[in-house]
Amino acid sequence: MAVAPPGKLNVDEFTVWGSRSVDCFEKLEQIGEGTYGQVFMAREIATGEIVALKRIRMDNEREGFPITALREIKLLKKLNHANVIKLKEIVTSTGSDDDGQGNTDGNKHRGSIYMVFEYMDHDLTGLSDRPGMRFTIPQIKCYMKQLLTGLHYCHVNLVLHRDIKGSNLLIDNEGTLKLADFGLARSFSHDQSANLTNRVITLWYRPPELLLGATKYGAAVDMWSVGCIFAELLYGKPILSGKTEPEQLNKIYELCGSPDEVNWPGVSKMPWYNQFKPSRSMKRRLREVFRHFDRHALDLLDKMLTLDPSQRISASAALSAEYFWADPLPCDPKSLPRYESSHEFQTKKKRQQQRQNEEMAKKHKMQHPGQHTRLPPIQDTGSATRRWAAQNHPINASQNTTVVPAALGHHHHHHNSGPTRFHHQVTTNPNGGYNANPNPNHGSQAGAGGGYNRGGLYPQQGPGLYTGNIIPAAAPPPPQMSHPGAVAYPFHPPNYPQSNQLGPPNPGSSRDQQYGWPQ
Ligand SMILES: Nc1ncnc2c1ncn2[C@@H]1O[C@H](COP(=O)(O)OP(=O)(O)OP(=O)(O)O)[C@@H](O)[C@H]1O
Repeated sequence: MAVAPPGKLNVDEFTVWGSRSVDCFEKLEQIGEGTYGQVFMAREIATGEIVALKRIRMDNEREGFPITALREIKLLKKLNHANVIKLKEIVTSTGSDDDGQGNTDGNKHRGSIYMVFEYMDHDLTGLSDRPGMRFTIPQIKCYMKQLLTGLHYCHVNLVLHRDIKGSNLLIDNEGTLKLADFGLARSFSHDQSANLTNRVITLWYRPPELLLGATKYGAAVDMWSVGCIFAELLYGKPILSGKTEPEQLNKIYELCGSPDEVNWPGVSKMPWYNQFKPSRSMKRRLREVFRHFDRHALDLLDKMLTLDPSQRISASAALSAEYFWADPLPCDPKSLPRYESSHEFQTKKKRQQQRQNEEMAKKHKMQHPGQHTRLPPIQDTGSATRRWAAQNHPINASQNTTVVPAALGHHHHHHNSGPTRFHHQVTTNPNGGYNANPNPNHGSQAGAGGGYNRGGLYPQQGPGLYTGNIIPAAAPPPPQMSHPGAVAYPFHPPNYPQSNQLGPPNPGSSRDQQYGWPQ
């Protein structure tokens, strides 16, 4: 460490976290709305550096500083890897906060705490929701490789992420992908002796063991989510989009087969197995449904979406999968096209605006059938700060307008990755790897059909300290499969245009429903 001249201590090295005010930053625009509060793009006034400010919501003063934020800060301070978001600093405000557009939040005299992160141009959901966006195969491989590398690093450092989903995978214009949002993350031990809550991971990405009530689990929970993301990247839209926990399990069974003692030894002892036992066994259809996927991709996906967590592939084994070593190879992140910034929050807003416009146009047409029906486009005047951001953003205005979707012929075959296989960039605790058996059990069972036993509502929370009304008192009865053999997974080419989905629901898992110490 360089020694600063007397009286001129190096501020970067000696700043005490939390000692600086948020006034050191100018908020430019809101880029995210999370359970914690808002996320803003901001500029550090002294240096001009662009950062992301995540405001920690302190709605319930009596409960003090949110435990999820404490966990996120503690874990992120410990993690240091190119594929994990970097927490730079914590800053505070003493009065009511404005949102960068001059609106204050009525948080008078309470003050706020902000986490300062390196700024990332996109999240994966925002990026893939861009109209006409299609990822190339080398691009998908590149993102998957980085996702697995970051996750492998977390797992060897005994950190479970527990909320892997597109909006938590941030991507910058250098093509680097980083894992973000460690608000549900926690440390774990290999012996899986601790009781953990099973109300984690956004429903669409939640593995069967959590849906069946497991409270002892490990890194395999994150790998299921990675499998869902992988399939989503190849398929073009989410593959398991249940609205309730029972429906989610049913969708998993329809695709991956129903669990039994053959394909998942011990499953019948899972806390909620009996409530959700399908009345007839269902056979695994993953290879049939996604038969048009590339052979190596399908092999890897099969191993990720393995029902039995002890047989599910680990991040390190996945990185060695043939998929990443077969042509076309993963591209170099730096060779990826640069896109105008896209966060899920903004793409959602744009879609809402577009829908409103369409509704207005429809109404207008009905009211004035004879008239010219085209309405003038709604002007997006943008705030002064947004204009500033556009002009001063690392990618200048002209680049901003030349969005080059990968589909327009940019195939980045990167053939010089050398003879050696990928080296996982693990910088600490290198001996902390965990076992995983990459051999999936395909779990096929004779006969079609299924559906849940009609036997009651989703079970109450297992051990864990969520004392609030996590589970709706009157959850809808589990859906019956009306056409068990005819689950529609029409094949679409990679990156089938996104539907108008507004993102996955997160019943039961999210921090808005936490009332205690999540385990
Ligand atoms: N460092 C960053 N750079 C750019 N955008 C970011 C950054 N961190 C977060 N965002 C944006 O803000 C969104 C919400 O952030 P984050 O997930 O950390 O908040 P949260 O309150 O935990 O949200 P959730 O309730 O959805 O889990 C992200 O999806 C992303 O679009």
